[in-house]
Formats: sequence, C-alpha cells, structure tokens
Amino acid sequence: MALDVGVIGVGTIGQEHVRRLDGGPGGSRVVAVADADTERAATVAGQLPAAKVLPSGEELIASDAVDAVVVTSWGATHEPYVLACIAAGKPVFCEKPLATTQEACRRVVEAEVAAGRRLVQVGFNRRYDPAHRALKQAVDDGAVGAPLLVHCAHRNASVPPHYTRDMSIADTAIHEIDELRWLLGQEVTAVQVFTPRRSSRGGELQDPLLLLLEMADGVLVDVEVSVNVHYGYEIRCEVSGETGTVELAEPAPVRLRREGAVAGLVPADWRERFALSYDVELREWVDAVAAGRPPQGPSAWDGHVAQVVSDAALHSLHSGGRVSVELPEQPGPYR
Ligand SMILES: NC(=O)C1=CN([C@@H]2O[C@H](COP(=O)(O)OP(=O)(O)OC[C@H]3O[C@@H](n4cnc5c(N)ncnc54)[C@H](O)[C@@H]3O)[C@@H](O)[C@H]2O)C=CC1
Ligand SMILES: O=C1[C@@H](O)[C@H](O)[C@@H](O)[C@H](O)[C@H]1O
Repeated sequence: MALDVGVIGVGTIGQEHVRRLDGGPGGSRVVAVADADTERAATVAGQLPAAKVLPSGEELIASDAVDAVVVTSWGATHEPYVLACIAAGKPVFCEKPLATTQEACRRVVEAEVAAGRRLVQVGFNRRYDPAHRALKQAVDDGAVGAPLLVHCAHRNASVPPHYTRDMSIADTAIHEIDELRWLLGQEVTAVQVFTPRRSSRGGELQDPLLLLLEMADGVLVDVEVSVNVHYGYEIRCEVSGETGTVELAEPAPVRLRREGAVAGLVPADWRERFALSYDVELREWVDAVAAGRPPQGPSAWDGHVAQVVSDAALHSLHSGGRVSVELPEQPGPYR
C-alpha cells in the first residue's frame, strides 16, 4: 500500500528526507508540507508532483490526506507536533532530538503509553549506518572480548549561525549518547564534560568539548565534539576490548598516492557521510508504517533517555562537575 506522508519543516534535512520519501522504493509520496518559512514550503512543494503547502504543522497533522508525518523542524518545536500526531493516531518519524528537555520527552512517552501503541520513531540514524552496524556486530560477536574503553570523535566542518553553545551537546553529542547505548547495550550512569582550550574559529562557542561517559558495566567512553574543524565531517569510534580493538574505518572509497603523499577524501557533511543510513532508516520506517506495523527503530523511550543524559551533560558543562544520570523506570511497552 502507498503511504502518503506530510513533512513539517523542509529545511536542510527536511529536503533530504522529502527527496527520499517522494516516489521512494517503499511506495511513499509526499502529499503535504508545512514550514514556518512559507516561501521555502512553496518552493519545496513546487518541485513535487502531489504536494500541497498547508498553513501550519497542526493543519498538516489533521489533514485526511496525510497518513503519516515526518517532523524535521528545529528541535525545540518537535514536542507539540509529536503530541498532536499521537492524539490523531498518526505514525510520526521525528528527527533527533525528540524534544529539547527531558520533561518534554517524558510527556511524549506518557502520551504514547496512554495511546496504547507505538507511533513514534526518532531519527537516530547511526543505528542504520553500515559501518556502525558492522562495528556493533564485531562487538556483539566478541571479536575484541569484553569492551573496556571507547573513544569517539564527532567533528563538523562548521555549524550554522543559530548554533548555540548548548547545541554541541543537545544537538550534536546526542548522536553519540544514543549510539553508545545501542552499541554497548548499557545505560549511561554518569557524565562529565571538560572544556579544553577554545578554538579561535569557534566564536562564542565552547569548541571543542570533551565528554566522559560512564556506562553501567564500568566501560568508560570519551567523546570529542569539535564543530569548526573546516577540513570536513568526521565521525570516529574505536572500541578497546580485552583481546583487541575495533574501529570505524575511513569512509573514503579510494586512497590516492601521488607526489610523495597519501590522501583520501573526507565527507563534506552529514548528508554525504550518512546518506546510506538515511536511505535505510526511512525505507524501513515506510515499510513498517505502510503495512500497519509499529515502527521498529529508535523509540520515544530512546529519545527520552538520550535527553536525560544530554541534560546531565549540560548540567556538567555549566557546573564543571561529574553528574550522575538517574533514569526513570522504563514503561512496560518499551521493554
Ligand atoms: N539525523 C541527522 O543526522 C540530522 C538531524 N537533524 C535534525 O533535524 C532537525 C532540523 O535540522 P536542519 O534541517 O539542519 O535545520 P534547518 O534550519 O535547515 O531547517 C529547519 C526548518 O524548520 C523550519 N521550522 C522551524 N520552526 C518551525 C515550526 N515551528 N514549524 C514548522 N517549521 C519550522 C525552518 O523554517 C526550517 O525550514 C533538527 O532537529 C536537527 O537536530 C539535522 C541534521 C542532521
Ligand atoms: O544531526 C546533526 C546536526 O543536527 C548536528 O548539528 C550536527 O552536529 C551533526 O553532526 C548532524 O548529524
């Protein structure tokens, strides 16, 4: 069955997702878009055969023409849209973060539990990246023995002007927070954020940042977040275990040797680095929703837990100390 999707927020990733969803292999099409920037919404809709511009996200969710909703507006605007989708009984794929406070995420979880069925999927796309999947497989297969330490780096070439100090954690490191829970199958129990010498390229931002995450089984994780490295987009993860180490390989498809040097291309940004992950993520979501099955990807609970850890990290960034992470009890439907 074809799935008619409405997309709220058609900026950078919204347009990426629209391109994948309209006429995608799973039989989906985009029938409505809404954006606070109405000119942008009109431009995007004008390039699609079946899409109408609706005046607001709320009207898009209420529209009978829309079977399922994709929310790709700014993080702080996600909560009301996701709650409205749950109230309307419509499946919703919401980009990360699910919401920008743990209280808001909690309200989403409670609404979904009250609705009695899974309607929400959160856009933690790393779980769909072939390299991250291979890394997890190696860890799960015991290829390096019991994990002891993990070293991660999340480097952006640059960030947009509206990017604030807290977004290094709440919008960027939140990917690693989810990835580590998924990769290690453990919860984060404490976090501490260190603030090294600041890059002169980072303006008012605290750039870089270093996060230390303590996992429930004692694994210690360090995460570098740098958002103005200029040379490209780079995601690193190395697991150091009792019998070996395993890490993400360089994503460059070829390595060039000439004039006494070796070079491999670095992706420009997340669109290039994670293109395949978005393909698989949306394909699986469409397949499940079109067949009337609950989505199997990252849940509202995953979004909530990531936000609790992100809030603890922000607390540490502002206070300078180690902050324990207290997770609420996991509601039955997510177990
Ligand atoms: N999974 C991933 O790798 C990525 C996820 N994201 C997430 O996607 C979301 C959007 O990020 P970008 O596309 O980079 O931002 P963007 O600024 O390029 O686009 C956001 C769009 O939402 C619109 N918008 C803002 N408030 C709105 C509202 N209340 N109702 C309707 N439209 C509204 C803006 O006008 C803009 O067109 C964020 O939550 C971000 O964290 C972004 C990039 C990559
Ligand atoms: O999700 C993303 C952006 O929102 C975020 O701002 C970037 O730092 C991340 O690298 C990207 O994957």
